[in-house]
Amino acid sequence: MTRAVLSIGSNVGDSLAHLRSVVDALGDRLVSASAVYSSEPWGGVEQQDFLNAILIVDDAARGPWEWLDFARACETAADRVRVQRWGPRSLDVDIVVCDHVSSDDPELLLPHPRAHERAFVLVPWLDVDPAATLEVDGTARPVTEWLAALGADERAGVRRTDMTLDTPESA
Ligand SMILES: Nc1ncnc2c1ncn2[C@@H]1O[C@H](COP(=O)(O)O)[C@@H](O)[C@H]1O
Ligand SMILES: Nc1nc2c(c(=O)[nH]1)N=C(COP(=O)(O)OP(=O)(O)O)CN2
Repeated sequence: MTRAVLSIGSNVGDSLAHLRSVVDALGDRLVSASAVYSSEPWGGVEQQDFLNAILIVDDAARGPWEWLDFARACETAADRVRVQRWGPRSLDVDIVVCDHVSSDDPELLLPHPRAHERAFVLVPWLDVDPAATLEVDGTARPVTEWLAALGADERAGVRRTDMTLDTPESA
């Protein structure tokens, strides 16, 4: 079993459709999906708000590198163009954690080194796994604690919407 937590986000084009395209590509490898959240841009670049969600995925045949290939393929299919770090994008798929794998390869950092700083990751993650824990610099803490450590403004910038990731294919 290889279980991973994917963070998906978009603020260019039909963002909901871009997020749903990941759900369609996963098929029965999707275990659960959070609600869709609207979130203020993280990282200091002035741009439109994002739509964000978290997916729990599972596939015995895929390890972390295969999940990275999957992430890149989804981004390419959404015509993702890399212009500016932390800037606008049609689709971003990040691997937050994959089983208990640690990696310091810059091409695949696990757990994702900035996940604990991002309410747009932590809030939807708690939707699908309220008991989730996240290791940062060797210290595992509940995601609830990482979230509490963020500023109130940061948390308030992530708002649940009534959009869902359900698609005809995923029904
Ligand atoms: N955990 C990771 N998930 C996705 N991409 C990762 C991870 N660790 C390193 N990377 C590398 O980051 C860039 C892509 O960055 P984005 O702007 O988030 O698309 C790529 O080189 C990945 O190999
Ligand atoms: N609210 C919000 N802000 C964002 C979002 C996002 O999805 N939602 N993605 C970003 C892109 O970050 P990226 O994945 O390129 O950064 P990383 O390489 O540090 O993960 C930058 N800022």
